[in-house]
Amino acid sequence: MNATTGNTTAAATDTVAERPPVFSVDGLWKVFGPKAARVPADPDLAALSPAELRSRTGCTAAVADVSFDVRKGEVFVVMGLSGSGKSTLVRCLTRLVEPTAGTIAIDGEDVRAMDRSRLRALRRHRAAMVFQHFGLLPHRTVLDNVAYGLEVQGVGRAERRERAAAIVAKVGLEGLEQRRPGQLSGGQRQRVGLARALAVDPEVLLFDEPFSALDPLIRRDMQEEVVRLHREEGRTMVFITHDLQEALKLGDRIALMRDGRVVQLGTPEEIVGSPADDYVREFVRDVPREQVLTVRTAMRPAASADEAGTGPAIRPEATVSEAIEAVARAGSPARVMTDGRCLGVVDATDLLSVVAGTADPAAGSRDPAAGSRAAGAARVGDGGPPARAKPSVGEAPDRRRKPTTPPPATTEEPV
Ligand SMILES: Nc1ncnc2c1ncn2[C@@H]1O[C@H](COP(=O)(O)OP(=O)(O)OP(=O)(O)O)[C@@H](O)[C@H]1O
Repeated sequence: MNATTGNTTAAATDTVAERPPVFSVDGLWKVFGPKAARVPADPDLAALSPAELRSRTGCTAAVADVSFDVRKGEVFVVMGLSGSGKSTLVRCLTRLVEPTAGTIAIDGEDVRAMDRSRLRALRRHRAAMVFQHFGLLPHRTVLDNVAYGLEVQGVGRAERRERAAAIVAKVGLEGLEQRRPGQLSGGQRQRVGLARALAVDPEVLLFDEPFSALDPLIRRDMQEEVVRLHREEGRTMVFITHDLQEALKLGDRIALMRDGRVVQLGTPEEIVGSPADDYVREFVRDVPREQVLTVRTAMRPAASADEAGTGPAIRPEATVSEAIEAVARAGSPARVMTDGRCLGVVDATDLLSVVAGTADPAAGSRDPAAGSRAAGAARVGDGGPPARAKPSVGEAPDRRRKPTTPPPATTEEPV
């Protein structure tokens, strides 16, 4: 989870970044149409726009030269508008759609080389899919629907009912075990779908727009459920959505797709704070920056030992919005603290420059912890003072103050 939800710290995200990949995808293509394999093999065809490719070959490149890793324990969101290739990409991971070119590995094992029985095991035990349309068995009870995956695995009746009952309780469906899907609300049905995927204890959960048919309140409930499950279990998740808010809320990292290609891959903060191109910039234009960007973006060195030693303490992964509240309450700059160390300070003007979009997040933080982030991350500190806001036309003179000698260490717990 990201800083927006406050469930996992940025430090934890950095730990995730160091973990081995579960899925490794390299140069993946899925082309629909006649003689599809010639498209990735021919650089001229591979470089065509979707419209040109269609008119010249009759083919559609639903996934075009995509590479990424899904790391253990992360929520990896695949986001993009309708038709951008999200479903095709995620279905390729378990070969529900057969890729045209490229490599896919799960825990180092070549997925494209798997025979039918390895593939079946992959889909049943290792990477379970939660679908938008639930895929529930209408004549079975909730409990039996959840136990179904275990039945397919050959788990005995008593054990599967016991395990299914525990999962049903975990997703908040206690008391509804004997109902049939037709007697449930949409949100409850989606919980059954989720429980069924969880029951087989897969290494990765793949969600194909699971909540898009739900009304907004139930949808928020289900998002919270995913956040909770992830927090409690740390399970690796790949989550497809076309909803930017959902992506920002759930994703540790987001792959933003357009016309089959990944146009940017990064944390929510990187996508909102440092859009890779005009398309991404337009996509995130209306996002409230203060709820996504962290104080790392806004902080500057303390101007004096006094400034480094007083004022409210906040975590480096606190959002700008949280810092605004802390600064407003205290009436003084806040200190960005980690492990008793003051990394920098933020005052009202620093924070407002983020809200106004005049701060440059890519240039903002020199916190070394940010260095292990994904592509497009804030740059690693070089020990110098942060090059903070890019001055914009009419901006007030540079308010940066000279950094002090190392600030006094404190053992205070940041808020
Ligand atoms: N079986 C198919 N045959 C031909 N073209 C296909 C097929 N499946 C998908 N496509 C095309 O591939 C492209 C990507 O489709 P895909 O369903 O992966 O997109 P998506 O981002 O998941 O869209 P949505 O959000 O609407 O589900 C689209 O242009 C689609 O028309």
